[in-house]
Amino acid sequence: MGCLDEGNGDIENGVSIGCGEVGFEEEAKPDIAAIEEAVKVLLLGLGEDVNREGLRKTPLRVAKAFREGTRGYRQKVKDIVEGALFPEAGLENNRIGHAGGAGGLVIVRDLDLYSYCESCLLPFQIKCHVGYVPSGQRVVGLSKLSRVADVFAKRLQEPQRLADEVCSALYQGIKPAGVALVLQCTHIHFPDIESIFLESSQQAWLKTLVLSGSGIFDDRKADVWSDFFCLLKFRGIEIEKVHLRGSSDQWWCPSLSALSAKVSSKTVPVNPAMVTAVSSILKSLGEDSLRKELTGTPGRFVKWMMNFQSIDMDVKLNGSLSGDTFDPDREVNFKDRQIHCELNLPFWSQCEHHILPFHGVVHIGYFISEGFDPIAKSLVQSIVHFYGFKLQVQERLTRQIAETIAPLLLGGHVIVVVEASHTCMISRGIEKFGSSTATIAVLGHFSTDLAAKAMFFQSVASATTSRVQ
Ligand SMILES: Nc1nc2c(ncn2[C@@H]2O[C@H](COP(=O)(O)OP(=O)(O)OP(=O)(O)O)[C@@H](O)[C@H]2O)c(=O)[nH]1
Ligand SMILES: [Zn+2]
Repeated sequence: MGCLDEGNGDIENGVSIGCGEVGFEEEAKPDIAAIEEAVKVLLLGLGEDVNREGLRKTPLRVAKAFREGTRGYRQKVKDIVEGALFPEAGLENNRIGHAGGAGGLVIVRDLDLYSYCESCLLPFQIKCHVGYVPSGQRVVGLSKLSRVADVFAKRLQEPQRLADEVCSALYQGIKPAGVALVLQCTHIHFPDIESIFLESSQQAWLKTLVLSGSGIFDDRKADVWSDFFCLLKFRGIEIEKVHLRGSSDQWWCPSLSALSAKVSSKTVPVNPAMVTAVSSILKSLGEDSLRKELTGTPGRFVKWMMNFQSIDMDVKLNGSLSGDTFDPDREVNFKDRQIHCELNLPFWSQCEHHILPFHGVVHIGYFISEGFDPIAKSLVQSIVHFYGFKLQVQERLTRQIAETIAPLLLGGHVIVVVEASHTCMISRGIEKFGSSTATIAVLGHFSTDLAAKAMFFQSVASATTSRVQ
């Protein structure tokens, strides 16, 4: 499956809608079971204990997430649009201009969507702006524009194809004078475990913008596109200023970039059982794993996952820690205490419940006394990466960072704040776009010294407001 029949004039793309899908319909159960088995192979390949408490339900959760994230394969555009078209009189023939159901542009802006990247199987975020020019004195219910866009987003996708498929389905479904789509897409950057210790300022997100137009929007220079862009400008979206994707930017997914290919050629070969497991997941989702865009996807997904195995980093970190430990009997002079802060240290991690990335920054505060240098920032960043590159939960990550830093400090007084966006909270399930999670671990004096804590929070606040999101 995968590609759509909509483009050929048939807007029924195959199978029936599996609504809700909370308790799966009977026919989905073998597929769910097959995905669960495949996920167990992946967890074993990472060296994980599939029976440990945090992972026991992970295979089922991942199966549910994949199923939910590809529900568009089981939905029909026709069901959504049919019955949602209603008459709205346009201007009389002898009047000049366009309005109502005859030629007046309608756009719905800022629709938040999520899709799965067909190159690496990670979710990517979409801000979708969709417009159409009615004809035949009929308009469509506004929500349907979003629902149709979601049918195609909930598949394995690539930005331009997604835009073209939504555009073409709406054009055929509504039969308007024209349809236009602008998608602003954001993909998480792959951390490169080898170089991340040398280069901590890796860009966290990759962005691209794509357009698609049908009917009177076929011509990119048509005046109606300028109207569309002006209406976007009211929302602060300036198309002229964003980098429009051209044919030279073939790779929008970081897993396809030349750098990523270079790095992966140096790393250990991927485990073939894991690659086979991912291919079987694609099949269970109803995808054709031989489709040319998907041929390397299982291998790329496994490479991403292997970042979170992190065996080599153990050695690296232990080596660094042993030389730096302070004498535990010496105490901080709390009278003229000073707080040293390391703020906005980036991290990448993988949620152990859904095997989806969570990403953000860590802030660390501790006391320093005269005569003692702060811990080297590179060591603190290594500790953060060490605990990040695992199957994790944010609370544990926060505590582990605090517990590892504490023995390096006089008296072990430390405060750690982790701020993160969880893909599992945004791209699936509850879909809380823009939500973020903050966690705190406080050891030693920081739990009672409210003034010290306040000073630390003040530093975080100042650094956060200046942070570029
Ligand atoms: N405490 C904590 N929970 C997390 C973290 N990452 C993901 N979760 C949550 O783990 C929970 C797993 O819940 P389940 O009900 O077993 O799984 P689910 O059916 O996929 O849950 P929904 O996300 O509500 O759809 C969800 O509430 C997630 O939001 C984390 O770092 N810390
Ligand atoms: Zn990708």
